[in-house]
Amino acid sequence: MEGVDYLADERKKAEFDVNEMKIVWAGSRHNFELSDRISKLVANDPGFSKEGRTMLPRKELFKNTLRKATYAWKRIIELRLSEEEAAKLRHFVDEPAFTDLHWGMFIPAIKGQGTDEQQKKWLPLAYKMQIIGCYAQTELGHGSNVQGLETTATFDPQTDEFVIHSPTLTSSKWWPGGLGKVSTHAVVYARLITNGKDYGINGFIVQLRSLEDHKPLPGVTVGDIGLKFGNGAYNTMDNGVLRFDHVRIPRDQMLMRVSQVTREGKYVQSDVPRQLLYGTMVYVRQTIVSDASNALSRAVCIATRYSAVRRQFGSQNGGQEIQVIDYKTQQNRLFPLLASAYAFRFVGEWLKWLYTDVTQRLQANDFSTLPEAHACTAGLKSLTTTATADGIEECRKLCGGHGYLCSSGLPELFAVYVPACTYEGDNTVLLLQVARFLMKTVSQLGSGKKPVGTIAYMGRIEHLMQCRSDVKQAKDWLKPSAVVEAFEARAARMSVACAQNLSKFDNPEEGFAELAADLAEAAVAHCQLIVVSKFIEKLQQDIPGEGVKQQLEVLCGIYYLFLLHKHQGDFLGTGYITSKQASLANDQLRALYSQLRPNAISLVDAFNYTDHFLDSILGRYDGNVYPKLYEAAWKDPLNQSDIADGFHEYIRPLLKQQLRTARL
Ligand SMILES: CC/C=C\C/C=C\C/C=C\C/C=C\CC/C=C/C(=O)SCCNC(=O)CCNC(=O)[C@H](O)C(C)(C)COP(=O)(O)OP(=O)(O)OC[C@H]1O[C@@H](n2cnc3c(N)ncnc32)[C@H](O)[C@@H]1OP(=O)(O)O
Ligand SMILES: Cc1cc2nc3c(=O)[nH]c(=O)nc-3n(C[C@H](O)[C@H](O)[C@H](O)COP(=O)(O)OP(=O)(O)OC[C@H]3O[C@@H](n4cnc5c(N)ncnc54)[C@H](O)[C@@H]3O)c2cc1C
Repeated sequence: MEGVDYLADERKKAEFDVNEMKIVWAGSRHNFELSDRISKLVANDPGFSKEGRTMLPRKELFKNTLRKATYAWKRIIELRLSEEEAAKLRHFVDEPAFTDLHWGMFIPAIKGQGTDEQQKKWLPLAYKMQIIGCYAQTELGHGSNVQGLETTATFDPQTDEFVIHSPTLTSSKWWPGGLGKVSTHAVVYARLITNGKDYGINGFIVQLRSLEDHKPLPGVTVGDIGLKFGNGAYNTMDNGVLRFDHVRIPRDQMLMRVSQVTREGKYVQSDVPRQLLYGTMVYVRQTIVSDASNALSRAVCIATRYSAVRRQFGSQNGGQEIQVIDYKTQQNRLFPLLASAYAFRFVGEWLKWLYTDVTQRLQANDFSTLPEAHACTAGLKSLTTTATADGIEECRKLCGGHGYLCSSGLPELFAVYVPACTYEGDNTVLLLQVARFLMKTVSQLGSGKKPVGTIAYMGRIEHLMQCRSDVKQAKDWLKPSAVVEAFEARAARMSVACAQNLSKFDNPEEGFAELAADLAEAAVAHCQLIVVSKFIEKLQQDIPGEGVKQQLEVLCGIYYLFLLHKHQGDFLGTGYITSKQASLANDQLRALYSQLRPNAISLVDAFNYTDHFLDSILGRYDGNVYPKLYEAAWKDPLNQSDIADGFHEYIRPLLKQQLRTARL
């Protein structure tokens, strides 16, 4: 029945102020009001309808995305939206498009690596979308190993130009989003060669297509790389292939903040670190961490609402069956994901702060926090995207068979999200960057250099190597100090064990390669410590609203106790806890599930998602799942007629043949 709230009883059980939690989730009242207003604006505009998009063939799907992205731009101009509002609108339109890369990477690359003059020339064009850009770094043969890229940019002093060239098949640019069919320009990463010397990778602004008729310019071969995972999903994006045959660009299209080439062809290195060339990746990794909580919370919202609607077993005397959310196994799979969504939200907020801080420092020529910012963005990107992709898939399974239907919203969400484990740095490769940072930190411990920020705990290494947990009863695991020390001791001990093993190798690089799996695990332990610490720090803030802080405490407890349970081997193996203390942690975890249960629906309501954004029958706000599933089935093109296309060609002859055989 329309208008009935099937989850109303669940909502009545809430022990906290949902409206205040909405503000905590959004980060501030301003953010809440912004998201609320823009998400409703998008939901109520038929131009942004999602109807039938998973059914469209690729060409129509892509054209539909072009229409939506252009319509979004039209609305942004008509409504005179600010940059912040426009970004929110693109977010709620909820369809990967070339504009993500234009705003998310092309513009930031010019801002971060261009000189003031270059920014003045290119940014106004990009802001008005008079040019459309992408980020062309990865090649067919090289993605993770950026130093191994093969595209060349050779300076020609005769004409004051760079010649951009793809010398081999493997040097073809491969993957850049927005490149395949849309971008007029790209920031291309190529080996800078001048006076016969190779100075390594640098960024160059290269025009690819005519601004008149959109044809590829002479010397440019460009196209789409083909269908990707999932139906619909990321296929709205034109990930592209690009080759250059001696394409000439003016010298001043080399992005020159980090290094320059003079009119005479002399290479000049600025006094900023070369790693700033990788700055766009640091920026995007930070945004990906913030985005992880969006994707995970969305899946969790669907699975939680459906778990309250779905009933299986246990009816007595014709009464109702049990809601599947009441099974402890369901809670043990679902509630840690709900807690993770909140944990990633808060660590994302903190990472944004860290990124802003490092950016301000860089502007003042203070490069001291760059290695930590790189390690944090790389590590947290890896941790949160892995957990989110796995979490979305778990939510699909939590919804049983119906989760496998596209109308649950979960298959598409997974297919769109899962490449986040690969793009902006393969998650294992990124963990190994964190491990390098940790090994460097451990090796410098005796040098008098005091570890600060997220590795400050290493400064207490002597204590952390020998301390033991003092937990005696289950509720002791609720003490923040007991938890932080447990995660610090585990991370420190795993890093130190790796460093000790590394020291047994004559060649450190050989040792690093041999011990890579252990190093990646040490990196995970360090990153989990960051997430746990930031959640606990968040709870030390003043959090208004009846019962809000208490609910966050429950979620925080579930987050760290679930990790402790899952990684028990680390905590026991490093000798910080006993098996009895591990078992007490599990008892406490179960108790927290019971505390969370009555609040589960309201905790996902606090995400404030519209039904349009969720795009899921199972996750509907009103819980009216079955009639809507039934209705949706009849909309499938297969059900447009009772007799299937192909009946006369295939089924009928088959039946006839069987009839003949039966008569024989
Ligand atoms: C577009 C987004 C819009 C909105 C976002 C919102 C939500 C997100 C949703 C969707 C996202 C949409 C689309 C995604 C688009 C995807 C784009 C891409 O994938 S672009 C390509 C990204 N490529 C990579 O990430 C490649 C991964 N490889 C690397 O980063 C590096 O090469 C690697 C770190 C692996 C290098 O290793 P190595 O060869 O060992 O190091 P190198 O010699 O190069 O460096 C030595 C030195 O530098 C330090 N360092 C490395 N990287 C950085 C860095 N980024 N910043 C600072 N410092 C760095 C390294 O630690 C080492 O330091 P030391 O000498 O040891 O001190
Ligand atoms: C949807 C999508 C969008 C993308 N968008 C863009 C874009 O806009 N612009 C752009 O330039 N690029 C883009 N990319 C490319 C992306 O950045 C790369 O695919 C990514 O950096 C991984 O590199 P790779 O493909 O070379 O993986 P590989 O490095 O080949 O990884 C293959 C395997 O090898 C392992 N491996 C590699 N090196 C090591 C090592 N040192 N130690 C241990 N294991 C290792 C990895 O863990 C992985 O298991 C996109 C990719 C995808 C999937």
